[in-house]
This record gives sequence, C-alpha cells and structure tokens, in this order.
Amino acid sequence: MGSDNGEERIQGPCAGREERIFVSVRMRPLNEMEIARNEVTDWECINDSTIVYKNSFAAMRSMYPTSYTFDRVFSCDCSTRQVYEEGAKAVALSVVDGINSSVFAYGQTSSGKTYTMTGITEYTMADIFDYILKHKEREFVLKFSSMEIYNESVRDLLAPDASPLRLLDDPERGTVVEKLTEEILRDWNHLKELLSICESQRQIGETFLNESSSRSHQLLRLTIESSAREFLGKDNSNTLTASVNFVDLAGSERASQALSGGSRLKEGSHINRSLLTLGSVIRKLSKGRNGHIPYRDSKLTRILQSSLGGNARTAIICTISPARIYVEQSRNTLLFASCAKEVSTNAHVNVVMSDKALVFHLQKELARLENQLRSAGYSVRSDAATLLREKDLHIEKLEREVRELILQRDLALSRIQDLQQGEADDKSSMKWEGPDSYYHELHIQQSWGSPNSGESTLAHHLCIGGFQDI
Ligand SMILES: Nc1ncnc2c1ncn2[C@@H]1O[C@H](COP(=O)(O)OP(=O)(O)OP(=O)(O)O)[C@@H](O)[C@H]1O
Repeated sequence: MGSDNGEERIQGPCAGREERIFVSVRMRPLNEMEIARNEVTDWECINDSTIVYKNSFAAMRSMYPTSYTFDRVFSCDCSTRQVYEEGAKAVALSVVDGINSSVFAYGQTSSGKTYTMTGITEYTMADIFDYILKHKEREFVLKFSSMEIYNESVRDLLAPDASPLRLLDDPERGTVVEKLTEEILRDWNHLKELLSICESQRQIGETFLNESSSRSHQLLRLTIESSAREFLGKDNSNTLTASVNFVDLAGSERASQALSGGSRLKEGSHINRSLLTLGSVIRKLSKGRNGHIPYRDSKLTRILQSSLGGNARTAIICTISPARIYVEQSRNTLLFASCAKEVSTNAHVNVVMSDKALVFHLQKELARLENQLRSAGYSVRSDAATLLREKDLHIEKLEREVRELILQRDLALSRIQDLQQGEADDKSSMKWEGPDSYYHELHIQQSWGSPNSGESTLAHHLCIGGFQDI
C-alpha cells in the first residue's frame, strides 16, 4: 500500500475524500462460563457480510430485524489476524500516507473488545515498522501516546502520576489533551515496553461477566511524521503528519447486568454516559451533519470528534457474544453498528509545508484562481491596472487642490495681518494732521493688493470708512 515515491503523495494535500465508516461485526465463541451453563448460539454469519438471528421462535414474536448486513462479519472461527486484514488494515495503514485513521472496538462487556484491539494494534504497528523498513527514501518519526477516560476524567497512561488532564480547544487541531506524554518510538521493543505500561496502568476490575473487565475507555495513539530524505533540510521539504488511534471502549452493557455495585456501579454510570453520548452522536451523524451534534457532552466524544465525521478514516469493529442470554445486548450492538455504517468522514492528506514551499504553493494557487477568473470572462491584471491608474490620477488631482488651498490660506492670512497692522496704525494717527498725511495713509493702504483685486478695494473702503467715522 502507499506510494513508493514520497513526492507523489504530496500531489493532493487538501483533496478530502468523503467515505463511510467501515463497520464490521465480530462474534466470539461461547466462553467456558457460557458452555458450562449450556448456553446456545443464537447468531449465525451466513456469508461475509450478513449475520442473522436464528432463534426463529423468538424472532417471530420480536419486532427487531432478524438479519443485519455490514461491510464485513466475522464468525467465531475467524482469527484476529483475519479481522485485522479484512476489517481494519486498509483504514489503519492510511496513516503512513498522511491520513488520520481510527479503529474502534464497541460491544458489551466480555464480548472480545480488548482481545480484538490488542491484536489489531500489534498487527498495525508491525505493518507500519515493515513499511518504514521498505521505504528508506523517507525519514520517519513515530510518536506514541496513550490515555484512558475513567469516570469522565482523562488520565495519561504513560505518566507516573494519575492526575486528570484537561482538554483544550485548538482552532487548528481540534480537541487537544493538555500535557499528554508523547514518547518518540525507538523500535519494536520500545513499543512493546510502552504497551505493557499502558496495560498495567489501565483501570481493570472484576465484574459478574468478566473477571478482568476494562473499566475505562482506552485510546492509544501513534503519530507518524515523514519527509522525503531527498528534500530534508531544504526549503521545499514537506512533511506528512497523521495519527492512528486504537480505541478500546468500555463495555456497552447496562450497569445492572454486569456490575457488582459500589465503585463498579459509579463506573458504570460514567461509562454509560460516555457511551450514551457516543450513541447519540453516531445516531445524529447517521442522519447527516445538519443540526447540533453533541460532541461536547462527553470527554470521549470530544476527543474522538474528528474520528466521528471529521478528518479521519474510521473502522469500527463491533463485538458480540453468540449466547442467547445476551440477545438484547447483541441487538443493541448491532443497532449501533447499523447507525455507524451510515456515518461519513472526510479524510485528507495532512501536509506540513516549509515556508518556501508554502509561498510556492500559494503562488500556484493564486495563478490557478486568476486563470479561473480569466476563463470566467474577467481580466484580473488589466482590471487591476486600470483601477490603479484611476486612483493615481485622483490622488494627483487632490494634491493639486490641496496645494492651491494652502496658497490661498497663506495669502488670506498675510492680508489679515496687514489689515490688523493698518488698523493699529490708523488708531495711533487719529489726530488730523492735514491732507498730506491723509493721502500718505491712503497710498499705503492701496499698495496692499493689486489695484484690480476685490480684496484691495475692500481694504480701501475700510480705510476710507475708518476716516469718515472720525
Ligand atoms: N474471539 C475470541 N476468541 C477467543 N476468546 C475470546 C475471543 N474474544 C474474547 N475472548 C476471551 O473472552 C474474554 C473477554 O474478552 P475481553 O476482555 O476482550 O472482553 P471485553 O469486551 O474487552 O470486555 P470488557 O468490556 O469487560 O473489558 C477474554 O478471556 C478473552 O480472551
């Protein structure tokens, strides 16, 4: 899978792909307890995609469907390897091509979620390591993190202290778990070591139905960053970055059936609250993305938001027990699975570009948009040039007007000063000193402006008037 040429993958960095969640159902064999109680198997996988309820007597009296079709169904004798190959591999391994992916296990307690997810996680990781070995032309960085949601608080399974972690809203990355440990994976042994730490840290408790029941929702996350070696350290290098999530949900049963009371009962109510929200998110998404989707009603759905209808490829494996006693739980699981298969996600390749590569990309994008406009009948460049020329002319005209106004203002100011000066002089020579001095004053006043200007005539009159008043 994937492309041998690293640069090929970068061709469509933002080309999103709408596709349905891949939903499969895995039925486990009857367990020892069920065999000891002479339980009968009520379900049968009649082909690769259909599972039927074969208790015809009960089916006749029931309003529920007797046949369910999914992308894939796995009968009791299918191995986890087969479940991986046919139910999860294609989705999970998209991560090496820069596409986010998630694999979930959903089902009642003791139906085989942890059993299935442990295998799926290991097979995926082995294939990823194998892929890396075969693709020497790219450099890979693997980061591993792990958390559990227990009683509606998020815990880091790789951190020694169990204090709850906060969820933050990042405008680009969506919901982010604050201070979550991220280990850079060195090799396969390092991974095994981390997986066993997670296993030992996870909340396990004994319930009536499962002596080592996972009481929390567990999320293991592997983030892969890769760049073509050829471009490493160069300005045009691009990095593909994506995460694969392995989600082992807590049991979806009703508290009364599986739990023993006390703290198990409190866990049950929290588990069910998250799963109830998950159910209603899936139900609403299955009818389209219109309207309010209650992602924020539980930590589980907040963290998984992009895997449920967002930028990710998603596979859900629903696990059921074949036993008659659990027919109600199995039906609920199959109803959940039926809704999930109607949900679409929109995954795209996640490319982180270097600054230069980004500029280059934006230039190309600009050229593409200009072409589009041109073919739609617009001339982008000539329109812009004409507009600029018009603006320049307008600015030039305004500048000329401003210069003219400044000139006129200065002239007016100087005339006002002269007038004031003249008035002051007149007051000081109010005494009549004969016609000579009168004509002398008049002569000075007339020399203020050109003989033809209106202002000079006005000044003349003012002066004469002044004398007349005396
Ligand atoms: N397909 C299978 N084949 C054989 N054994 C299985 C299979 N699935 C589950 N089991 C066994 O059934 C038991 C319960 O499985 P598991 O713990 O995986 O259930 P679960 O759904 O994760 O339960 P819980 O929700 O309580 O954690 C385990 O002992 C497991 O080994």
